[in-house]
Amino acid sequence: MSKRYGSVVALDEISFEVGSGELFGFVGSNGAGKTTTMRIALGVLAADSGEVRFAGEPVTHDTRTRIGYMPEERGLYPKMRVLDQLVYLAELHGMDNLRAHRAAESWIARLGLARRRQDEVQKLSLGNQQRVQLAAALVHDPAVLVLDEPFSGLDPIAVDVMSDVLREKASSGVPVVFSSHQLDLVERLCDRVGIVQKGRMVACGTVAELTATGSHLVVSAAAPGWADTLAGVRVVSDEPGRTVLALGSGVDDQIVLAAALAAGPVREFRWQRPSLAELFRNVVTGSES
Ligand SMILES: Nc1ncnc2c1ncn2[C@@H]1O[C@H](COP(=O)(O)OP(=O)(O)OP(=O)(O)O)[C@@H](O)[C@H]1O
Repeated sequence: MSKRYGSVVALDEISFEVGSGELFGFVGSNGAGKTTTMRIALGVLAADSGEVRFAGEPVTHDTRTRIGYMPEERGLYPKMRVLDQLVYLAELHGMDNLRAHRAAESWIARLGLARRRQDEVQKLSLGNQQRVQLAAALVHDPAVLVLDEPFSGLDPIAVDVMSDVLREKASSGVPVVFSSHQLDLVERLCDRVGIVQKGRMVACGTVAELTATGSHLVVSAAAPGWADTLAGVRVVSDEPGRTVLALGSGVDDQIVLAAALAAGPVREFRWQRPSLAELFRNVVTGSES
């Protein structure tokens, strides 16, 4: 899909897929285009070109009612009570009153809101409002979940509750897409990750796939400088007793090990993958240059 706001290119032929039962982390710098993508998926905004498909078919009004959405700007009625609000939203999505009540009560219990069910939403703490917002996205038993920064502002317990619910929904076969700036969390939670930069998908895959290249060799060995003259090897950092190396393609790590042993005893020799946060910095900096 592509989308402009006047002269601002928000999406530049972005394309990605999320499979059934997949938890997909959508990450990118501020202004990269995540919210715009999600709004288009929900039909709140129209793309200039391209389309969103669900199960191979272009998304229609009917299929949109089967998406559970947590908008970035949140979307609750501040003066409505928690239970009434969830029942109302479930009914809007086509549930009868009895089913709507059951679903609302069940999510209220599951998300730890039982003592707040008769409170007006505006009287809840921000974190609890967010739990209600999650309940609102889930109450109609959606076939797809699209959540814009669901973890922002949550305390660690609420983060665990949110993570468990998202994992549970994914394992029941629902495709789950969420955006987040908390990359450690995305790394822990997601089956696949997409990194968007300036409206383009610049990297997409499992965390293992994305971090496979860019791995470093960590060697705890004797004298500093022992690796300086090795062919095809770049010294990333060299602290006393711990050297981090980047190996060029085709360089045999056993030759590096032999060189380290020749310089003295080796206590540690291992490959270390970059974290998602490191990868993100590399990808984003790389795509800017
Ligand atoms: N209504 C709008 N009018 C004009 N420009 C907009 C509008 N909404 C978004 N943009 C611009 O489109 C680009 C993409 O914004 P978008 O909100 O999709 O990014 P994002 O990845 O969700 O950012 P963040 O992480 O900060 O929420 C940005 O340059 C933004 O300034």
